[in-house]
Amino acid sequence: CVLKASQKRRPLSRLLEQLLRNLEKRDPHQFFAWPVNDNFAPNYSVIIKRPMDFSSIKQKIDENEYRSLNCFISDFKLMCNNAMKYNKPGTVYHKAAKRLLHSGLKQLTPQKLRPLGDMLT
Ligand SMILES: COc1ccc(OC)c(-c2cc(C(C)=O)n3cccnc23)c1
Repeated sequence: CVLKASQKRRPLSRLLEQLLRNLEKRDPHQFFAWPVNDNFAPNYSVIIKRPMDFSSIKQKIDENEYRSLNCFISDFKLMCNNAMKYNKPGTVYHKAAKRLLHSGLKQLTPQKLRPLGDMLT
């Protein structure tokens, strides 16, 4: 069937959605799936000025807020670095963030992305 204009996904959005799914798989406990709640993380909104999580990244993709892949990668790094700032080293969240950041960035190297680049043309 012919996709209506509203259903057409921009090439960048399709690429970012695919990358996001790949990154979400690396968060099995879903610690990064939703915004961190101050009720479970005392003073979180005081300490972390720019919260970020996978659901917010998804929303930004859907609203075409990312103008480039680098902006997407910056939000992914922000999300992980927030967790490493708020949670002390050795905690389950700090370790999960460090692991997610490193394994995720390995998927975002030019070598890994070049084959996907064709999706943008
Ligand atoms: C234990 O189950 C959950 C479920 C969802 C969470 O965040 C969306 C978190 C969570 C995630 C985080 C992070 C990412 O800093 N966190 C910090 C302190 C207390 N809880 C959390 C934990």
